[in-house]
Amino acid sequence: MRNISEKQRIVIKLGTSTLAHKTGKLNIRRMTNLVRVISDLHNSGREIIMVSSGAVGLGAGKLGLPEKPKDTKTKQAVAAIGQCELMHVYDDMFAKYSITVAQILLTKAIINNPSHCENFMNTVEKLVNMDVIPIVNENDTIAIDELELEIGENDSLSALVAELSRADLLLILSDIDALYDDDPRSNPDAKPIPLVEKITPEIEAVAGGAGTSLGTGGMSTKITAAKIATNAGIDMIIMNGRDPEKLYDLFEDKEIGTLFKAQ
Ligand SMILES: Nc1ncnc2c1ncn2[C@@H]1O[C@H](COP(=O)(O)OP(=O)(O)O)[C@@H](O)[C@H]1O
Ligand SMILES: N[C@@H](CCC(=O)OP(=O)(O)O)C(=O)O
Repeated sequence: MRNISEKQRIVIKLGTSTLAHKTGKLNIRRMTNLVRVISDLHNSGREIIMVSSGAVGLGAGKLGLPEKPKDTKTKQAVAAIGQCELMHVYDDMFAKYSITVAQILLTKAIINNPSHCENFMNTVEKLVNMDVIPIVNENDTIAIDELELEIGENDSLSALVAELSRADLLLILSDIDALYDDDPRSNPDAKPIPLVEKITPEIEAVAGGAGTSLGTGGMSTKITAAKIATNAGIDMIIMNGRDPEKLYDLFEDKEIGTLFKAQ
């Protein structure tokens, strides 16, 4: 029996493929449903911290670009446009439920600098105590393609945020139901793995790259995230963000997605 119902402070990570269509434009139905269910979880007394991707994807969608840009300067500019759009959407959608959101943009250098990192932790704590939902992303305009600054993908970032904010659970919403024993896009016989007690080399070996041109890290960065979270004593779930109602099932301890057990 799972004990997800007991989790109080939850970091929820949303990937680009969950919040946008392949065009890069907002998936309005999905986002409307997600914000409604997350608002309900928040109203039930849980502390929610979000890590949201989407700056580059939504920026590209807003500009009508056929795909995410590849060159650094365009990516940085597009991220600046998309981040603004992303927060506008969240601010607007959560306002319907009288919930205030706040934006925090991080880089690797901020996390690695003890005093900057403490500022981040204090701000998250204060916002959560104010009943506000912090929404974190990487500061792509500053960090993209900068070795010293860039984490590069939000799966690991969400695990670091979970660790720094002392979360009880990291919930990664993806475009796939679970970790499978092979990439289900290339192997239709792949089977879901409901529980990972320990991240072994065999588990690492089954995780492949991104499934769509919108996604960044694929399953391998989710395994990296799982290592960070579980080593910090935090359970992690990977589940599909396609059907937000399933979040209710998850918090009723039903077996949804893959649970990586805290070590
Ligand atoms: N073993 C695996 N189990 C599940 N998905 C896998 C696996 N290996 C690779 N993948 C791919 O990882 C993708 C999810 O990651 P990604 O494309 O980055 O999406 P998101 O941005 O929504 O997290 C899946 O759609 C799938 O194609
Ligand atoms: N920080 C980037 C997203 C990076 C990332 O990991 O993307 P995704 O695989 O969609 O979660 C952005 O906001 O576009």
